[in-house]
Amino acid sequence: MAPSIHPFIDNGIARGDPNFAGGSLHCHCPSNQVVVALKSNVAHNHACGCSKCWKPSGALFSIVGVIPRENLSVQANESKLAIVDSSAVIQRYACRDCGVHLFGRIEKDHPFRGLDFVHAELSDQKGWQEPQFAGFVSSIIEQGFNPKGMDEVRAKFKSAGLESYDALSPPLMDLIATFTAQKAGVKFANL
Ligand SMILES: N[C@@H](CCC(=O)N[C@@H](CSCO)C(=O)NCC(=O)O)C(=O)O
Ligand SMILES: [Zn+2]
Ligand SMILES: [Zn+2]
Repeated sequence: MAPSIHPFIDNGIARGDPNFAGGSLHCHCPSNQVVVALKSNVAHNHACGCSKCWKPSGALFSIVGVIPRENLSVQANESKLAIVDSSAVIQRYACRDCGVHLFGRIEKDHPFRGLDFVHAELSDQKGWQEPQFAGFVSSIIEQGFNPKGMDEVRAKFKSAGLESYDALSPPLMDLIATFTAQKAGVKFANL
């Protein structure tokens, strides 16, 4: 059987609603769920194959997007949240009981500081931005995926209309590189 990329990609991607104004996320606990409110849609939503992003069970990829941190607030059971790896750039807050990551936050000086990473599939609402690309695709090999299956994985993304990259998309990589250059004192004309 073909590997599951992610349930939201395996059977065709549902388009989001450009006018969607946000909703709430909840963890997978049967009761006392952690609830997070998002006051806008997500942006730069993407499939991520890295080892750190939360994936639903059986999926090879996570789907993760960003939202301004001021648009995110924890509404219930915040005391169940704990940082998965405090040494990571993105501090991922997971539910201690079910393991789902409710949001990831960057505190250090970084081009994406101010944006929180979230999984819109934790919402019951429809309209969230659909995935725009697949990132960190080769990283699934680091987690044990047979490298011989990579052509099939990339072909699945292609047939779903998504480009595959082994880091983030070129515009996001350009943003990171611009930030790094500016930190080193480079001045760009007309930016
Ligand atoms: N091969 C590594 C890659 C991990 C990685 O760099 N992940 C990216 C993407 S996460 C969402 O797009 C990243 O920015 N990580 C920063 C962090 O996780 O703190 C692996 O698979 O582990
Ligand atoms: Zn939970
Ligand atoms: Zn990731």
